[in-house]
Amino acid sequence: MNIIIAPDSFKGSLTSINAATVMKDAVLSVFPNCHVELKPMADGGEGTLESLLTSLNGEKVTVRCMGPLGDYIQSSYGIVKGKTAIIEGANIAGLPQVPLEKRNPDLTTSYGIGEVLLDAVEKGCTSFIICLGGSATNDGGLGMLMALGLKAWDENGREVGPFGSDLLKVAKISFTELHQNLTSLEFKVACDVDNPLCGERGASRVFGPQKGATKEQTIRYDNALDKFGSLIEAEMNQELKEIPGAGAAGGLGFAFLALGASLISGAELVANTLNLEQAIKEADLVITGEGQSDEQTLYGKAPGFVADLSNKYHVPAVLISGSLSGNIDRLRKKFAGCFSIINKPLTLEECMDRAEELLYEQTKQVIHFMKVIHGKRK
Ligand SMILES: O=C(O)[C@H](O)CO
Repeated sequence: MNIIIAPDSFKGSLTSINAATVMKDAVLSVFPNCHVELKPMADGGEGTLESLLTSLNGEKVTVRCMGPLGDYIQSSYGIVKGKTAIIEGANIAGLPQVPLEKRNPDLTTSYGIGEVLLDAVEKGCTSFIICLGGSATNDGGLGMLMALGLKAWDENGREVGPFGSDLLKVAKISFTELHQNLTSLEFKVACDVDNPLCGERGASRVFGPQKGATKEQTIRYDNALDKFGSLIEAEMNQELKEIPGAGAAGGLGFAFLALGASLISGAELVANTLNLEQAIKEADLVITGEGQSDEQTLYGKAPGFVADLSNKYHVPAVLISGSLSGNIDRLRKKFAGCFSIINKPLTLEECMDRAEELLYEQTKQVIHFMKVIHGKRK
């Protein structure tokens, strides 16, 4: 039996490497002689920098930059072979940096991402892998673009700032003071989702609520992103809002398109660096998982991508996640089985504290069940 274990991180409790190791221990406790290969995944969101730096042998650089709430924080990015910078948005303006009670798209900014980018340019980097997902912002990349020199004004001609609340006021923009070197840089933007900028599947309506947006705010931000998007499209003389991934990280995908970036699937980028497809081709079973699975899992998140690859080679993929919600029937179309690690009523805090033990037990249960079925078939 050859088993590939390719989970994403269980955000806030286990990194993808931790989760994969726990799953492996559980598998080996049932099938001590099977061959298990670990492929810790990421999809552009939290953990992608770590995963890429490990597989590409890069160096970590610490940097001071503006955090999502406007105060200065210590963050980090990666440099590979002296010229490619890997910048993870979630590590600079991500949900982990904003406590639940402070989550509000009005109060957050992606400004720090632009500052980190400039730091890498100063250090001689000319190509960039930008990882998007797990952001705390819904500013359409206004903050990031402002750090690079974009200017924006409200309808009374007053210059606006870099926060979400400023995006709501933008009536005019100018790229004339944009940092000179930007045109010669190459950007690959790894997105965790393939959503467009606006509309039903857009950044604000789908991902706004996890950033603290009320229903009313999601509608206001959807309209504001549409307007901001049109201003940028007019400057660029290009249609960008509908491009898959434009809605990643509160519209940062779109802002990078305005800098001439190409958007790619974050899961695909990580999978390619890990040679995942080849490993899956030769596997009997694939196990994946993440902190919380719902329909967003199908929009390009790591477990959905792992399932697509497994289905391509008719290898069953099992999903074991912290929790399952939404339309689980849609998940079941991709996965041979979907399981939550929660085995009795527990608070979110208890689940996160006990994630390792719960993941071990549920993985063991699933594998044990498979062993019984396998034995009966023989
Ligand atoms: O950051 C976000 O908004 C989501 O993870 C989608 O990219």
